[in-house]
Amino acid sequence: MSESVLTVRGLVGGYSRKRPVLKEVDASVRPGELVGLLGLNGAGKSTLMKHIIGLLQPIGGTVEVCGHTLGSSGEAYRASFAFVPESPLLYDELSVWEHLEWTAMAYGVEEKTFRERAERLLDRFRMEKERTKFAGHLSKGMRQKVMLMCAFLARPPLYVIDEPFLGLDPLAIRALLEQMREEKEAGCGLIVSSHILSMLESYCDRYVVLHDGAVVASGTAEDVVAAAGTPPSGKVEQAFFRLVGGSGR
Ligand SMILES: Nc1ncnc2c1ncn2[C@@H]1O[C@H](COP(=O)(O)OP(=O)(O)OP(=O)(O)O)[C@@H](O)[C@H]1O
Repeated sequence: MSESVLTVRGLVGGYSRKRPVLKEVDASVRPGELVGLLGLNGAGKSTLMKHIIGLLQPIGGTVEVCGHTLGSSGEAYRASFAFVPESPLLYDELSVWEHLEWTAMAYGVEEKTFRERAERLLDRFRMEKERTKFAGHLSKGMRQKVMLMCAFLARPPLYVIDEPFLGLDPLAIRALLEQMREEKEAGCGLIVSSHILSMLESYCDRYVVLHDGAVVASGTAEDVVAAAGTPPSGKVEQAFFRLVGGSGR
């Protein structure tokens, strides 16, 4: 059994065997850790996430969630993570509350825990008034909040969250950051992609920086800064720009 909730080893992957997007990617997330997945548009962040959630099959290398691989123990693998995509995917004819109920059922969350967590999430994300509304009648940001609430309701060992900040208002961003901190404290691991590094910087324990499908730096803020050759006092943002070829070179 692996100690990490996510272990990606030598992952070669993408949409065609002839032209893989990901080139020998290594990454891991330990319990209680938030790992920031950084990269410019097209770097391969979403492709890596599609591999983690099992939408894409590795061309080479392995992906393990809580020590399970999709091939050997698919059910346990799928039950061990929750994924929040960049664009909300909801059932337009189901209400907010029904989405929460369905998620709780799918993940086997017990009734009392479900009610407590659901009420808390509705309150935190300021969605109490929307609980009976159909998803099809919600704003884009509200739809994003429903996706997030469903993920947090399940409280699995691993969260895979793609670009969560886009489309959220400042209060929702604060609620999300607070919720992520709570999940970490509960021992869950999170891998979160974002272009908005400043938002994540003070919450990340480690980083994986992707460029053209390859890991150009990984580890703590200090490791990333060192990999970029920026001054030790430098910020991750500056190091990131330098690593991916933007200003700072
Ligand atoms: N469905 C697809 N079929 C073929 N190629 C794809 C597909 N989706 C993405 N790609 C290619 O894979 C590469 C990585 O894309 P990916 O979506 O993983 O980047 P990203 O880092 O998530 O970017 P962004 O920040 O813009 O969301 C790009 O070159 C892209 O053109």
